[in-house]
Amino acid sequence: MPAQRLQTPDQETPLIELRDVSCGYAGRAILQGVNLQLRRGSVLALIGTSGGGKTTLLRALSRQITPMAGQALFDGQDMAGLDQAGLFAVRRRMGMLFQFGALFTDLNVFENVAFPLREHTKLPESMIRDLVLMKLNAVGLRGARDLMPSEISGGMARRVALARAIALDPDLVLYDEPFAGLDPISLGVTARLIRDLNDALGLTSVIVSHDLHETFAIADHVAMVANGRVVAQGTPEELRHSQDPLVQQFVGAQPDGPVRFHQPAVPVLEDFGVSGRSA
Ligand SMILES: Nc1ncnc2c1ncn2[C@@H]1O[C@H](COP(=O)(O)OP(=O)(O)OP(=O)(O)O)[C@@H](O)[C@H]1O
Repeated sequence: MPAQRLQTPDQETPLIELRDVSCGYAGRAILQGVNLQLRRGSVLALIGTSGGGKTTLLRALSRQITPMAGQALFDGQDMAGLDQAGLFAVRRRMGMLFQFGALFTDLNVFENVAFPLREHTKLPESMIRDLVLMKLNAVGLRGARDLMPSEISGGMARRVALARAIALDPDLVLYDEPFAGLDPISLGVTARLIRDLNDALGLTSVIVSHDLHETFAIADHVAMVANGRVVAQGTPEELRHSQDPLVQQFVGAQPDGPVRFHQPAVPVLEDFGVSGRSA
């Protein structure tokens, strides 16, 4: 019998790849023709105008919604072909931190982080304890294990949510607005932590955020979503120097540009009943 060769993951294969993906809800496409590759070990930031489709793209990446056209691949495998068990297995490799990273208010910090381990594994209590304390240590909160969510600050709560998102040692972590509502110091700490955890634990991360300064500081790659498409992608530096007027307006935080400040309307003089001639 020929010797079996061990299958090693191909590090060159992107962890996630979208090929010409269109996606949306109830038959209505929100995004079209999206091509995106997510390199292992990298941090991708999704930026763009409100309602432009960043969260929708995050859902397509994690197969919470199925593409209407094109392919979404995880580890080289088209997720459309996965049965229930296959999808479950893929999801277990993804950690998620959604807006505000809400904690269970009736569970203490330790139990919040232990929750996914208890839900998804049958590990003995001693191992759950070690894993939870390791994750809490990684976010600097091993000493806060017995506190209730009402007893910790917003920034600490976000770090607990982060520890919970990585409790199952995922390959990919998805963050939807991880900085929302944080003061500038906690925001900086959380951003740095996301990058450090990514590198120390060999994760791959996707961050949806409006905080361009912090996001650009920690991302390897940025994709800007607007008008139903990924209109630009590249390194933070490339986006900063983009000549695209839409990217310039967004990254430069200019109030007017291709995205108009005013909704289209009849001329202002007409609305106020002024004819333009002196009375
Ligand atoms: N579950 C849903 N069902 C139907 N339409 C949805 C759903 N979720 C989002 N949408 C629509 O999809 C569009 C894109 O929304 P999405 O939340 O992806 O944008 P976003 O860029 O993340 O916005 P924001 O920055 O404001 O969070 C919006 O028009 C929204 O109304």
